[in-house]
Amino acid sequence: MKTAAIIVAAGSGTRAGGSVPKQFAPLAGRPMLAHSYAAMTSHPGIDAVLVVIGEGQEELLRAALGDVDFVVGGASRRESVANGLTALGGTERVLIHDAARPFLSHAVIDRLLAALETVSGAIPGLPVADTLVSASGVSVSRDGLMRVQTPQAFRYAAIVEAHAAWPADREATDDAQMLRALGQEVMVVEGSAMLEKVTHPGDFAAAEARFGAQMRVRTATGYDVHRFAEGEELWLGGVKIPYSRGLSGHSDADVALHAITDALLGTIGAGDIGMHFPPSDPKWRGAASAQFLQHAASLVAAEGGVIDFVDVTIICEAPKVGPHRETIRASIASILGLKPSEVSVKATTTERLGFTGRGEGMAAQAVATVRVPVI
Ligand SMILES: Nc1ccn([C@@H]2O[C@H](COP(=O)(O)OP(=O)(O)OP(=O)(O)O)[C@@H](O)[C@H]2O)c(=O)n1
Ligand SMILES: C[C@](O)(CO)[C@H](O)COP(=O)(O)O
Repeated sequence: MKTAAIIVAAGSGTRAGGSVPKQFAPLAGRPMLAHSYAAMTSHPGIDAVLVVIGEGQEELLRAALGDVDFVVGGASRRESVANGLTALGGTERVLIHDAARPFLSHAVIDRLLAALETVSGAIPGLPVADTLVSASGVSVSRDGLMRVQTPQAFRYAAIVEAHAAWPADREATDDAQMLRALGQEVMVVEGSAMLEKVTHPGDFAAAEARFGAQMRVRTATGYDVHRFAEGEELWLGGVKIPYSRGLSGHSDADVALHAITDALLGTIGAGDIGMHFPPSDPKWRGAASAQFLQHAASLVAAEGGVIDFVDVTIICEAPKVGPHRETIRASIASILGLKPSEVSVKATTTERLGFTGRGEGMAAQAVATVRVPVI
């Protein structure tokens, strides 16, 4: 069954304040919106993801996610969702999610999609733990009350009908209530404390703390070797190094980037560079290795991971790496979207021992440290 996701990110974040609307503000190492976008795009059951942004937020979106599918929303959340539903054109199931709820797990998505097997609408909810009282001081029973979260999952045709039937002059605080207004059942599945909405300035610190608690550090190594050859260019860390010889290989033979690529792939158990870019495939002949590294980084991001640090040691007798160290460091940082201080480049000789000592080739070894969510 075809399933799409809409992430509504068209709000102005007035209550949260800040220099940019909260969904574009940094949270746990990247823009808030990027977290739920990665969770949606990496879920095997979701075929398409559409982001709804506010007018004039195109640049913020591009900076946060690059070129992704989007549509402009409306003055209220309800109108933004309606614009998203219209832009989708058609699908069988749709998940509607607030960008302001960043830490979405695949487990919640799985529960929602399973519920849609039997009902037209499903929402995540958590029981109310606090005592409730009205503004005038009247106690309200919390029995049977739930705090409702997003994503909210629907049969597409049903939620489109519900939006169309809802009076234009009335606001709805979520989409499920519109489906209930048509007399349809909405199932509540178990929500997640990680899905709390970021609404006020203090919520950012609380969200950072929750994120820290759900992330696990993973470290992995990578190693690569290439042979020196006459008439080849020498590429190290995405930088062309002036030298009498270069490294030979199927791609540009950038031994440093290959080692880092393998280290990153290792952090998520995604095999090695040869598996993703086989030397037998002519399309990688002479390819710039930056694209291999970017691919590995995008796989880490798709798992909701954050790259914390990358360290590479280049092993050769010559040329001297020291004069190029900072350029190489800046280049690797730029390929990975990191700060130069999050990248380390070192070099060593092997005291004229072995193949590197004899100047037959160059080696590189790398260590990558990432944080990935436990989902
Ligand atoms: N016109 C709107 C208003 C809200 N939203 C989105 O709906 C979600 C929930 O809304 P809320 O947390 O209230 O966000 P804001 O409206 O931005 O916050 P505020 O009310 O403080 O301005 C957010 O992801 C927000 O971007 C939207 O897409 N279009
Ligand atoms: C949709 C929602 O997140 C469900 O709890 C919530 O109602 C959004 O409310 P807001 O006032 O638009 O933040």
